[in-house]
Amino acid sequence: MAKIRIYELARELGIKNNKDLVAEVKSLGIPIKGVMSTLSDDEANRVRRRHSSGSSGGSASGDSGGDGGRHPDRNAKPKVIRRRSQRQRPADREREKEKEREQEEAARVAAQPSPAPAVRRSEVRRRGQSPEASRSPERRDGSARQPARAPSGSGARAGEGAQRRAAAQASPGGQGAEPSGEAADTRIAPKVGDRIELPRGTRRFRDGLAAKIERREEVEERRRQDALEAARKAEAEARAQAAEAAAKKRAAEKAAAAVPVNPNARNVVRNEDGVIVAAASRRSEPTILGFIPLQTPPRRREVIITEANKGRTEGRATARKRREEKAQARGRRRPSRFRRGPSGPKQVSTVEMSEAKKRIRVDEVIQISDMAHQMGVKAARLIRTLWQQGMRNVTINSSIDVETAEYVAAEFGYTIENVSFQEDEILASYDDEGELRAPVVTIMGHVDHGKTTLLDYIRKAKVADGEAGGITQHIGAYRVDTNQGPVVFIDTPGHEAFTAMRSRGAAVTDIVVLIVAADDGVMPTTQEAIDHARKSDVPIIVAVNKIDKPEANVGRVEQMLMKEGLVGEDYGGETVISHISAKTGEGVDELLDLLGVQAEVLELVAPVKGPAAGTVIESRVDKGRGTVATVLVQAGELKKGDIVVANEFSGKVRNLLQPGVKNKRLKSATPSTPVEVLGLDGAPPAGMRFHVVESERDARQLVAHRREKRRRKESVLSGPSLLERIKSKKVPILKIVLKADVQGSAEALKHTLEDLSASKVRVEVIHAGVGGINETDVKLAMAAENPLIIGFNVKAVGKASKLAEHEKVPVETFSVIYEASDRVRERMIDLLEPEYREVPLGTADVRALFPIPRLGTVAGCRIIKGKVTRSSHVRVRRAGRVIYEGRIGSLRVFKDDVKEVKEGMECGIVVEGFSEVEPEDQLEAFELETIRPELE
Ligand SMILES: Nc1nc2c(ncn2[C@@H]2O[C@H](COP(=O)(O)OP(=O)(O)OP(=O)(O)O)[C@@H](O)[C@H]2O)c(=O)[nH]1
Repeated sequence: MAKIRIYELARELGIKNNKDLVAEVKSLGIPIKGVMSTLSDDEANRVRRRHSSGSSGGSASGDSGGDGGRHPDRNAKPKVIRRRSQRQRPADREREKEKEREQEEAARVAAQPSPAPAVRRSEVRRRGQSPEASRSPERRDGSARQPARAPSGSGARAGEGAQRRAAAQASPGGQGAEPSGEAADTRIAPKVGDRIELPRGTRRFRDGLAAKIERREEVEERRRQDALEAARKAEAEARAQAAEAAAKKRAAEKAAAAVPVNPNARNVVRNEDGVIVAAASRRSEPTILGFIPLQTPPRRREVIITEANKGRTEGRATARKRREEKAQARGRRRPSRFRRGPSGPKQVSTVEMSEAKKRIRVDEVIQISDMAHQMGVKAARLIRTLWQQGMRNVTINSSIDVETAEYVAAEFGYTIENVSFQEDEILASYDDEGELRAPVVTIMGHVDHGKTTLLDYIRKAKVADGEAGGITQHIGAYRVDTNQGPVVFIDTPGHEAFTAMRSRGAAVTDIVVLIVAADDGVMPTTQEAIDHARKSDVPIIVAVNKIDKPEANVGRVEQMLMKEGLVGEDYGGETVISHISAKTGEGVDELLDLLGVQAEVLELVAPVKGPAAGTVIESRVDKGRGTVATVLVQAGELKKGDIVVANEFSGKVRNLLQPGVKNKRLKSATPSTPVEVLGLDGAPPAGMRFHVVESERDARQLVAHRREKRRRKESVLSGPSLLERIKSKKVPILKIVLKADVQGSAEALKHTLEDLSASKVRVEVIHAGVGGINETDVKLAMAAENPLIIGFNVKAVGKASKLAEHEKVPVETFSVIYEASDRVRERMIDLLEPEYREVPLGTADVRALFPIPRLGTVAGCRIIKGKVTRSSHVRVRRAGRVIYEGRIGSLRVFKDDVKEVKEGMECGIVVEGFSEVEPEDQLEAFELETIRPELE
């Protein structure tokens, strides 16, 4: 394409001032910078046409003569207005060019001798019209139109057919009617049924490009009307300025005439109603391949098949919708990029969850992960909450119990619903009211203050009452009659059993008898007993014992009691203090009467009807009779044949026996009655509650639930943290398997032994049971690192002894608790690392050095203090500072090896592994003595 510069064009057009042409070119929207800018052929032609049309009006800028025209003041020096050249966008330039072309077209049409009105393509395609009638005006005026572009493929063939038809229909005499420049642009509008190709980008129907074109047509129509109106006005107003007005009028008429020509005629396809059914961009030439008649909707009677959608009768949106529906039907949600919301953070609902939904059901325990899931929070947050409470060993898989879960849930605004098995549904409930019952008394006090003697006295005097041989060696509880009514004594090892029961929540005791020896006074265990009683909120009756002894000092004891807050009535206080002699029985009856009175004051009542419930005082396995559980009935009536559940054991009551009286069977037992129960399938620990249930099925259910609960609790994290456990592994642990004759003793001894745990060694009773030491016990102990089997009032049975001997598992038996605890303490010390103590022997001064082959450097020394032995340890000190510590390698006097050199003598000493000894060094000899380590 040839290009021409502005100044060349100015010369061609005869414009003297190149800048005038620059301004004129710019006014046409052609982006140029100056006179050296180049114009394309097309642009140059536009300028030429513009210039020639301007010249016809007699106002060309190149016209040197004449005053009027466009530049009436052309001789005046133009005012220089510098503006930043606005950079036109290509689209704008394209529009401008198009507009220019339209105007040129309008001008050309206006210049035709007999201008025909523009015929819309829709008119051409109107149904029922003959091809001749639908032919375009160009056809009538003889212009033979050719498709601008050759279609390809089938479309090309179709296009050729259309061309041939168009050529056949073209008038032979029509040629040359149009300017040669337009010849290449000749085309014929397709009719219905014609196959033309719509290139890619062609849009259909009213929306999109078609709608734009229609809107543009409307705007242009309005503009045309406005221009005509302006022209009329201008004509009326500017009659006086005839020349200028005439020019304006012509220009306006030209512009008005230029608008109605449908510039987009070749870009749109209309149906017979004149509605645009397809459109292509201005640069595209639509080629319709065919039409498909549609039933509905009426406005869209045809679908144009183009290359782009050939073979399809649905739009992209419809196809997408159909695909999505299919995907949904298959259960998969196909994500639609078209339906996505605006980009940015996801919309989160902030609707508060209802309180009813903020409840988590927990069956005994719940896993952290499960709880977090139900609460909709990250497990890490729950773990952090637990860590803050010191539970450092919690992980996502850990389980926590209901209480812990309640705490955690509360932190997040949730509540816990305990949905675990409720024992209350099986166990009977009792009224608070009932009939008066006997008080239950526990005797507590310091060692050797006379507890056993008092109980023995009461038992012999009141229970056995002549039934010789009928008294068992050890009875858990017994009932005595006093002048004030019956009193039940719990005969156990004092406060240990009391503590054990209280720790299990068993409030068995109504009154505590605190026994204090009159010749000894208040001792540490006495104080401990007072604390226990106070914590249990149980009234205390003090029995000052051993008043028969000459050294008894009751007044001193009472003063000591006052310091503990127990002020006797004689001193204005409220504490009942009795003076007794358990040995002689003096004052014991009065004590019993006082207990009766105290019970009256307490108004102790219990329900006597309904299934029985109470507390296990102790249990043992009896040869021939099986498990014997001494229980205290506290509510209801216990009968033979009842189904009893105690802890994880159950059974049908085979027999009820009166404690302390051999084979004395009872038919039933009412509240505050101690009774031995036969029939349980295991020995329940002391302090456990027992209940009578309706059926064996209930019993099984209850026991199963309790066992499961225990197992779960064992798996639930509690107690010391993992770190503490790791640390504790460094401390040796003495692991004890404990067997006793009765459950109470086993419990008491277990607590006593475990209390011996010290910082250096710990004691752990890994099993405490009732009965002889059997093979199972030995095997259990064998698994431990530092085992010890203790039998309390029991011996090894069967092959247990041989097995223990073979496996080197120590077995020790005792009948006194403190002997057992002393022995265990020794065993604990045995586990400690040995300790050493330094014993100084003497000091030697180094006087000279003698290098001797085979021996190395021998230090010639003089013993200045004590002695030095061959087996001594030695410390080398130089100028007061220790520089080496080792052993003596050689000790000689002259050439003889000696065992010992005493003070004042001279000798040769070789320090083992050290040859840097120097004169004036001091050698300190000492021995290491092994000492037994201490627990604390
Ligand atoms: N003279 C005299 N001696 C008594 C009296 N009561 C107990 N004793 C003696 O005190 C010693 C200890 O009595 P226990 O009944 O075994 O004392 P305890 O409190 O049961 O001792 P532990 O069971 O070890 O706690 C025995 O030798 C009794 O004979 C008493 O009233 N007068």
